[in-house]
This record gives sequence, C-alpha cells and structure tokens, in this order.
Amino acid sequence: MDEFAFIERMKQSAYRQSSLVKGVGDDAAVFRQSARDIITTADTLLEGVHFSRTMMNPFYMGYRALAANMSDIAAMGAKPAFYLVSIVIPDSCSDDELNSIYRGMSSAASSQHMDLIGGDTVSGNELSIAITVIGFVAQDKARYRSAARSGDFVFVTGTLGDAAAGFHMLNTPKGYTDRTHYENSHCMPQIRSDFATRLESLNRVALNDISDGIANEVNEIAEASNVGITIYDDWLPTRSSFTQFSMDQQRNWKLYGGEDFELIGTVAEKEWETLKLIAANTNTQLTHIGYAEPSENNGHHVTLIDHADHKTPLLKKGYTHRSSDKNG
Ligand SMILES: Nc1ncnc2c1ncn2[C@@H]1O[C@H](COP(=O)(O)OP(=O)(O)O)[C@@H](O)[C@H]1O
Ligand SMILES: Cc1ncc(C[n+]2csc(CCOP(=O)(O)OP(=O)(O)O)c2C)c(N)n1
Ligand SMILES: [Mg+2]
Ligand SMILES: [Mg+2]
Ligand SMILES: [Mg+2]
Repeated sequence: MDEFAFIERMKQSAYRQSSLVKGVGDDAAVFRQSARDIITTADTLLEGVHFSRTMMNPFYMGYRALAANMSDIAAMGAKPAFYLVSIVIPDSCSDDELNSIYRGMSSAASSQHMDLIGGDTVSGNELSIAITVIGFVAQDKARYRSAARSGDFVFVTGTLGDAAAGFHMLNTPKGYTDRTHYENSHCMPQIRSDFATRLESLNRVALNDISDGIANEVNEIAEASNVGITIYDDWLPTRSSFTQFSMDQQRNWKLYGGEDFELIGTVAEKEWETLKLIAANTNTQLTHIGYAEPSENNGHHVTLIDHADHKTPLLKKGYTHRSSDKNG
C-alpha cells in the first residue's frame, strides 16, 4: 500500500464533530470555535520505549497512543474532539499491522466521538506514533496543576500500579491471577474524560494525569501551586488482587509505575461532596489520599505517611526520559 492509498484507507468516511469545516485531504484541517477555550496536547509513542512490537498487539499500540493523549486533555478538564497522527513506518511493518494500529486509535476515539483530521506519513527505521489532540472546555474552566491551595483534599481516580503490573505480566507469561484486568490496564487504559469534563461545575480544581507515576505527578502539583502535600500510604487505592505481588513491587508500581492514566488533583473541602457526586455519576472510583498544606519556607514538599505514622519525603521520582533514573 503506498502513502496515498494508505491515507485514503485511514480517512474517516464521515465526521462526528459539528465544528469541523475541513478534515483529511487538503494542506491542513479547519474547525471553527466561538465560545469555548481550545486545549491542545502532543505525545509520542516510540517502539522500544513505550511499547515493544514483539510483546504488544498493534491494535493496543494504537489504542494506547491515542489514550495517552486523551489523558492529557482530561487532565485539563477538557473534552477531546480531534486528533492528528504523524506516523513513522518501518519497512518491516505490514499493511495488516498498520490497519490494526489505526483500528486501535479509532476504537479509543469513538468513545468520545473524536475525529481523525490529519497527520503525516514517513518511512523510517523504528515505528513511532506522534499524536496531537485538540479538545474544548468552557471559557476559563481549564484545570491547572497550579490551582491547589492549602487545606485542599487531594484525590485520585481508579487504582494505582495496575498498568505497571500489567506490563510486568505481559513479560511474565506464567503465574498470577486477575491477568485480564492488569494486562488491559496497560494495553487499553480507561481514560477519565467523562469525569474530567463534569468538573466544569466546580469552582476550583487542580488536576494532573498519572503518566510517570503518582510520586512525580503529586510533586508537579505541589511545585506548580507552591503548597506542601501530605499523602497517606494506607489511603492509596490498589486493587484487592494487587497483594499477590511482592511488597517491593507493590510499593514501586503504585508510587512510581506510571501509565495508569488516572487523574490526581485537589479540591477545597467544601467542594468534596460535589466531586463525590460527579465520580458516582460517571462510574469513577474516587479516593481521598491526603491534604495540601502551607508551603514551608517556600519549599513545596510532598510527605508520605506510612501505616506506622512514619513520615518520609515523597521525591519527584518516576519515569523520566533522558535520565538514568528509570523506574517504569
Ligand atoms: N520537545 C518539546 N517542545 C516543546 N514543548 C515541550 C516539549 N516536550 C514537552 N513539552 C511541553 O512541556 C510540558 C510538560 O510535558 P510532559 O512532561 O510531557 O507532560 P505530560 O507528562 O503531561 O505529557 C508540556 O507543556 C509540553 O507541551
Ligand atoms: C517497552 C516498554 N518499556 C517501558 C515502558 C514503561 N514506560 C515507558 S514510557 C513511561 C512513562 C510515560 O511516558 P512519557 O513519554 O513520559 O509520557 P508523558 O509523561 O509525556 O505523558 C513508562 C512508564 C513501556 N510502556 N514499554
Ligand atoms: Mg508528554
Ligand atoms: Mg500529563
Ligand atoms: Mg513523561
């Protein structure tokens, strides 16, 4: 299949978003907006770094690539609408493999009625999927990492460490229970878009998504908001079958694992009940995991309190590119 046949094949036959004026087929796409703020994000998934072609079915590569980008839109409290895909395709990638990657993206897109409106196709040595997503939010309702205030409740959606456990299971074919859940958490992460867009009714929310591990993301909120944060280890939500893993694995995966694509944030105590209602109405597990506090000497420290009441600093450590300190 040549480049032009490939583009024709990947093109949607109809579009879902009413604000789209021009989709795939010209030099660029056009959409029209008036009253809403526009949110844009880009993330790249690269063979060997984010997925291995021997371990992962191409449908999941596509699904995860778009889901990772949808998660950043959700982390802004916004609704995803459009995506553009720039793909580098090695000669070893078959037409069937390519079709499956696009079917995976299309499956992730359909849950939020998103449209594929453009991209780029290049031949190269390693499979790379770089996606841009465009979303919308009511004016001034984008949710920033800098919005946390002392006294806020810190919350997280879903359970932690499942994607890292799933990645471990995919590399360890024997043993373990509840495999389907963990492997799906890695291959087809559930993005909290519905929960995130319903946050529009709240006055103030700080929000971040967990791509690199909660230790990293909670520190990003503390830094951006210039607050201290205390997290209670016992309150961190994990799945009941998570106890099948060693204590070291549990600790490492829930704090530093990454790729859970759950949301972590803070709200004022007086908005906690409304937040609980939004979670219940969107079928989202919601857990109160700690508190935001005044910053100490202008330091934005995150503290982890364990079951024996011991306090340790929770350092900004997780999956980091261009660093030798990788825990993912
Ligand atoms: N190569 C780059 N050029 C410009 N901006 C970048 C680049 N890489 C990351 N950013 C920006 O830096 C910020 C943090 O990026 P990142 O850590 O990847 O966030 P996330 O973990 O939410 O994906 C974002 O605003 C992102 O757009
Ligand atoms: C083959 C393979 N090795 C390692 C990982 C683990 N891993 C890769 S990237 C990553 C963190 C998230 O990716 P990043 O590019 O940092 O996303 P962003 O923070 O920009 O959203 C993790 C945990 C994986 N998914 N697959
Ligand atoms: Mg990124
Ligand atoms: Mg993010
Ligand atoms: Mg990252």
